[in-house]
Amino acid sequence: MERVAVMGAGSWGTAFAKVLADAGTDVVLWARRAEVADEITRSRVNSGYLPSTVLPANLVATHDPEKALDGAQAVVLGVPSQTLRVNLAEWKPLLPAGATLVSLAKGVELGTLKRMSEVVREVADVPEDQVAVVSGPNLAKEIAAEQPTATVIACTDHDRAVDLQHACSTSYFRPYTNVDVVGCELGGACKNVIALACGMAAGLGFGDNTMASIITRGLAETARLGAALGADPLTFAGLAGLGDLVATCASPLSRNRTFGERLGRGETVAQAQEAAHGQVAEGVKSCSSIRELAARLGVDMPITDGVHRVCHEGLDPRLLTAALLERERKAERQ
Ligand SMILES: NC(=O)C1=CN([C@@H]2O[C@H](COP(=O)(O)OP(=O)(O)OC[C@H]3O[C@@H](n4cnc5c(N)ncnc54)[C@H](O)[C@@H]3O)[C@@H](O)[C@H]2O)C=CC1
Ligand SMILES: O=C(CO)COP(=O)(O)O
Repeated sequence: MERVAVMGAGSWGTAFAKVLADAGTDVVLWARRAEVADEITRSRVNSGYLPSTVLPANLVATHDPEKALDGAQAVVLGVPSQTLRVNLAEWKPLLPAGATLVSLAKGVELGTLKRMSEVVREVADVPEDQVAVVSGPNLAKEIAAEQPTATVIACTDHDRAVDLQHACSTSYFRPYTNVDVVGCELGGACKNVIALACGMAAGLGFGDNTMASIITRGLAETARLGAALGADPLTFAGLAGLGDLVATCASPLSRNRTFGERLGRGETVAQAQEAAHGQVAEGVKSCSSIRELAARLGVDMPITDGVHRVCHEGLDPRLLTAALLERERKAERQ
């Protein structure tokens, strides 16, 4: 794989484009705003998202999707979950035939309740094995600073996953392959919601026992949803499950955890949104779609339900604690 297009120059799109370029792959990074592409071209910096990172010379930025997509063997989609459908529909006529379509987004679409790979397949009208996802403990700022981490490239076509693995392996970024796309995607989408709950707990002043309990029970409800959708249960013990959950729930760099912390300290959703300066906290929307998906499948997801009620029904986070602890007593594995 010699040439890759990365569509979306936010935190993760830009950091992942740098990883590809550092691995020796030629990368064209598409930015929605012309001034972002111009700044990268002029100074090799994307100051709005990764101000301390100098981007490599084999990473070219453009505001023109045609230029970005021309001749790409893989098209990496680095836009938010809830805009992916609209963005991809615009790019569809320009997609090179046979290119691997790679989703970086971690969410479940509102309304359709579809995972990102399902949205990509539907909009681009490509077979399942042409779509891959990247998911793991991948806080963009740490990766941009070349701190070591691992990730998962999931695709039902193992050979495509291996091609992509080669295209993004560096001294600080170690991708593993996995054929369980459903499990990897659910791990990435659900951990954002659980990180909101951890943030709320931190904002309320609770300590590590509380965090560990939320993380563990959050993983349990994620795995229940995964089982209902046919995921491999072991995926949730891997990088795209536990790995990403721990990183996001623990890190002050996580937008979801930070958003939750603000709510726990008593800020409103609108105030927390304003403080995010336009960056996505995907769990705020995905808590509703995941909750609806779980209800449709008869899966119990009490933490996700509680996060939805805080974010969208005005529940005070303090009352969420009581609501979770006062639930009917049960066996741990049920
Ligand atoms: N930031 C991170 O550390 C990681 C993020 N992700 C996931 O990657 C996806 C993208 O996240 P980030 O890059 O962090 O978000 P971001 O908020 O930093 O950037 C989002 C990008 O999408 C663009 N965008 C926003 N609305 C748009 C629209 N309507 N149409 C087209 N483009 C639009 C923005 O201009 C920006 O370039 C999310 O699903 C996130 O969960 C996954 C792993 C790590
Ligand atoms: O997905 C991420 C880390 O793997 C980033 O998490 P946030 O979107 O909460 O910043």
